[in-house]
Parts: sequence; structure tokens; C-alpha cells
Amino acid sequence: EEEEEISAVVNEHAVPWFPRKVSDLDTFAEKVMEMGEELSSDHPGAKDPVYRRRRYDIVQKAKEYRTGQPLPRIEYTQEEKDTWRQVYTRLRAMYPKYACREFLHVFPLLEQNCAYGPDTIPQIEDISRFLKDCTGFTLRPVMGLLTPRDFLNSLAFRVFHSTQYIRHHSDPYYTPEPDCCHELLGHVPLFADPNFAELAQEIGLASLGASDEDIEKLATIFWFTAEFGLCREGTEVRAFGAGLLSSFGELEYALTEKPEKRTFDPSLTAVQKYPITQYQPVYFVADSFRDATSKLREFNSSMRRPFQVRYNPYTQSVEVLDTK
Ligand SMILES: Cc1ccnc(-n2c(S)nc3sc(C)c(C)c3c2=O)c1
Ligand SMILES: [Fe+3]
Repeated sequence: EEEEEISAVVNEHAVPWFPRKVSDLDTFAEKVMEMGEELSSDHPGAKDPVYRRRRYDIVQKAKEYRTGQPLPRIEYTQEEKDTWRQVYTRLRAMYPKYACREFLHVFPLLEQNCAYGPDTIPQIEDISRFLKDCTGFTLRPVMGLLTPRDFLNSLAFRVFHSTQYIRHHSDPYYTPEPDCCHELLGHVPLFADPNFAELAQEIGLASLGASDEDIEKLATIFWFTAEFGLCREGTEVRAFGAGLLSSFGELEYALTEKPEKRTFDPSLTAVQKYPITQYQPVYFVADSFRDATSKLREFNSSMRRPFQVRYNPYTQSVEVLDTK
């Protein structure tokens, strides 16, 4: 009776489909925006048939992956490892000065437990096991860019979609899209932090069945926190966004006086415009991940969604609660 009533609520409001259990994420396996197989014409590897074939082979494994299977292991080539080494070495040297304390706490653990280092590209299977022990977050291989809705919905289940290919060797310090350097150096370390994990899942839960407008707001909040977020540490400001922690140029720029820095406030952050292909003119500074999460909960309660959701970690499923 209760279930029928709720499904009526979900249906009558023409609520967009959303995953109810973690295996529902398998429906995203083939639903990427720019198919991983085709590279945009301005992509550094667009004219390199060997690179394109390599991308194709790697994304096929993501396409075939299903929940519960072991995550694909990639045997990286010497050239790919050299690209990784250049990016890793340069960024690793900057972290003590620019990265937030949570990142600096986790990174040595990744070096000890997941073979993070200049000589090897870590495997998502090893990382996923480590993250699961830390916060329950797990990784899934992905073909390329998911839609904001699908990507954010996954965070509700503490699942992060990670690419396994690497940027083209011709330009180690530039990538027009997420690649394994961005994911493994930028995103992964903070998913091991309980407070950041809670913030990420809060964004994900709010995105389940959300309107397109609300998805855009939540994606923007994600952009200014998990992607380009700064946080206060005493009188200092440090970086926690993956887009900063995986780009040596922007990591340095973001912590100079050049860009504008505003205090994180979901209602303002959610509607802030941002460029994708240049350094950000504006960054938002959170007092802490816990503070950002409580501000986000406040903001989410103002969203018009005709139901509430609760995550059940025992069954890795979402319960829909009516709010009559
Ligand atoms: C909210 C959302 C949904 C899907 N993907 C993203 N997302 C992430 S996580 N990292 C990067 S790095 C980069 C160069 C781009 C374009 C990009 C991106 O688009 C963000
Ligand atoms: Fe990212």
C-alpha cells in the first residue's frame, strides 16, 4: 500500500527515472555523452590512430563492466607510464604547499596501499578496495563523460565513475576531459575522507529524481566544491577540488591573489556561471567539509521534490519516503 502510494507520487509528478539500487548503475555503462571511442577534433590525440585505438580498447572494458565483477586492470604501456610520471612528479611536489590537510593525510596511505608513485599507474581495483575500507566509496570504470544527472546520481550510492585512459603524451600538462591523472590524483584521495564522502553523497542523494534545473544547480555546486573547491585552514586557504589538485598550473593560480574568492554558500554557488576551458575567475571557499554539508542540507530542503529519499547502506539501495 505504502509503496504503491509512493510510486504514484513519483509517477504523477513525472519524476525523472533514477537508480534505486547500486546495480541499477549498470544502465549507465553505455550512456556516456561524448562516446569514449570518438575524440573531439581539438583533442591532442585526435590525429593519432594508435592513441585512438588504445582509447577504444580501454573504454570497451568499461562498457562491459557490471556491478559485482572485479574492476578491469589495465596493463599500461611505457609511454603511458612516462606521461603519468611527469604529471605525478610535478604535482606531488606541490601538494605540501597547496593541498588541504585531509588530502595530505590520505596521500601517503595511497602510496603505501595502492602503489601510488612515479613509476606505476595505480589500478582502480586496488584503489576501490582501499576506499571501501575508508568511507564505503567504490569506483566504477566509465567510458567517458556521463551526463551530470547520471554522474551525480551515482554519488548517492557512494560510487565514483573513474576513467582509466590517460591524456595524450604530446601534452602531459593538459587534458580537455577527465583522465586517470585527474581521477586518481584529483578525486580519489578525498573520497577516502569521511567528511568529504558525506558531502559528495549529499549532493548525490539530492540529485535523485531532481528536476533539470535542480540538476544544473547541484552540478554547479559539485563544480565549485569537488572540482574547484578551496577550504579555509586557520588563516590559510588550501585546495580540495580535483580540477585544482590534478592541474599544476591552476593549483598555483587558484591560491594567488588573482582570482576572486567567495565564501561557499549553496544558494549563491548553485547559480554561479563558470568556464570549462580556462582557469576559473571565481572560486568558493568552504569553512570545512562538515560546514559545507550542513549548508547544503539546508539548501536541499528548499528544493521542490515531492518525496524524500533515504540511503540504506545494508542493501545499497535508496528508499523513497512520501512527504504528504
Ligand atoms: C558534475 C559532473 C558530471 C560529469 N562529469 C563531470 N566532470 C568531472 S567529475 N571532471 C571533469 S575534468 C574535466 C576537464 C571535465 C570537463 C570534467 C567533468 O565534466 C562533472
Ligand atoms: Fe572531475
